[in-house]
Amino acid sequence: MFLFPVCSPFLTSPSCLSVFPPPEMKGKNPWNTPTTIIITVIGIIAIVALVTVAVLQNRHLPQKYKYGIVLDAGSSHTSVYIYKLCQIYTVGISSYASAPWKAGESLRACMQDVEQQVPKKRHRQTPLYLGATAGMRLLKYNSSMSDGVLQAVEEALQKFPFSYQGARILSGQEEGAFGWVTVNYLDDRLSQVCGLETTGALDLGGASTQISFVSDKYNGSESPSNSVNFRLYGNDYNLYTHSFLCYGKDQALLMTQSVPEMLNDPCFNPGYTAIKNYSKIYDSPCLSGWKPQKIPTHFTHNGTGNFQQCQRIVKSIFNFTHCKYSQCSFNGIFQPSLQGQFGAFSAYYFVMSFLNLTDTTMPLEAVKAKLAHYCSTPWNQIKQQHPEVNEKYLAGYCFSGTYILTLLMEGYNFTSEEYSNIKFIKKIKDSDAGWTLGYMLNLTNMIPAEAPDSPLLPYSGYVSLVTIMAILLFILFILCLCPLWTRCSKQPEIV
Ligand SMILES: O=P(O)(O)OP(=O)(O)OP(=O)(O)OC[C@H]1O[C@@H](n2cnc3c(O)ncnc32)[C@H](O)[C@@H]1O
Repeated sequence: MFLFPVCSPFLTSPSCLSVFPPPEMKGKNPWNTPTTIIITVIGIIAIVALVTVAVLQNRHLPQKYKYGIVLDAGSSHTSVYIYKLCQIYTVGISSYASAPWKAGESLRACMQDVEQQVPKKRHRQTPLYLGATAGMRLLKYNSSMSDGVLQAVEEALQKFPFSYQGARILSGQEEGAFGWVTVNYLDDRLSQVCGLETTGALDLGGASTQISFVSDKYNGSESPSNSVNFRLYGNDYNLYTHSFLCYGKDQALLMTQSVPEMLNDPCFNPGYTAIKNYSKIYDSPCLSGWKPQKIPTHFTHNGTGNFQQCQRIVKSIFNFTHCKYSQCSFNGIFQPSLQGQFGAFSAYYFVMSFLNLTDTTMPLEAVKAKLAHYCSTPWNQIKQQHPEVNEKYLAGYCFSGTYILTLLMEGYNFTSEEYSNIKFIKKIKDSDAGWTLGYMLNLTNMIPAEAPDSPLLPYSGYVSLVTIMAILLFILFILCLCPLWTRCSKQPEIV
């Protein structure tokens, strides 16, 4: 009669029995029995499998799209964004209204470049969008012209090997809202469980300007046309947004120049002089109805460089006289009280960074004094100091700086204290601030409405836990075999 050793509860009795060596096996190593070897191998495979699953299961899945292309067809130029940034300048597509086929042509060279930059094997899965902004919105006043340009652009883009998703004119509201999404997405403000306070977005283009922010005092009931609702990562946002068509810096400049006596222009440096075409000014839909009966074909534009006078003229293009709401910004447009921090990008940044005025902790009076000094600097001196800067931009910085300060302080009602809540930004984490990224994130559903089920543990914690469990399992397994091995290696008692 044999005395059987007590079996570990982790082993079921049949397998337990089978690992006990018969008495004649006395002196033999029990690890060498086929059953023991099989169980050991299975145990090791199970542990390896457990750890492998842990490593693979909880890893972030690769994104569906590796690349996405958005063409920002603005009033002043077109930019191509390949996810982050690849910018190639052409003229704004709206300037091809009289020869639409040229609009398609204008994109060809830059799109060929894009083709080189996106790996070939990714071409077919790469979505391609074209969004046109204020230049085309203005052209829409004559809809057949804007349709012709869009059609030409579509035909050109469809010839490329990407997944073409369409060309359309964004509404001002979309431009503002997607700019806000971009800024807050790049700043990681949307994916936070409790919803961090968001940053407002200020965008200054060539033909329009947008202001977008969340205000506790605005729920969309007053002036619903300024309200955009988002549900992002499980948080609800009620965004106030407004786009002022014609208040981009190029169109605003035309509006100040429409006044005939503006031939001597305080918004341009003293000594600046140029012969300009009046029709170029009055061709703009922003000045339709302003055209005097009799105007000369050309005028001589002389700079006189006086900031205070320039400020007065700039202010005259804003209408502050009527407001049917509880409060307005300008031109009778509702605006709730400003709230939180603001990111100001596009021309806000180009201009303020050139003027060395991006530091908003500088007292506003000091900012104005610096700008006044710039405006009064003779044109020749300005050109000498900045030979590398495009003259078209260089000549406009006095006007643009004055326009920016007037728009912010008088138009949007930023107080001197609130001015320091504005940050002039070009990029956030290497991506350009602007509407394009927000537009693509929205169209590719890359920002979920609901917060993804968050894992209980971070990835590294999860892997460590599974590894520890595997090791414990292995130790238990050994412990289970140990008594068996010890007893089996003893001489069995014969009763
Ligand atoms: O949104 P819309 O109004 O259609 O305009 P856009 O898309 O063409 O506008 P951008 O943000 O590209 O540019 C804004 C303005 O800044 C101007 N701009 C670009 N680079 C600049 C620079 O280095 N210095 C000064 N101005 C610049 C440009 O001519 C426009 O008038």
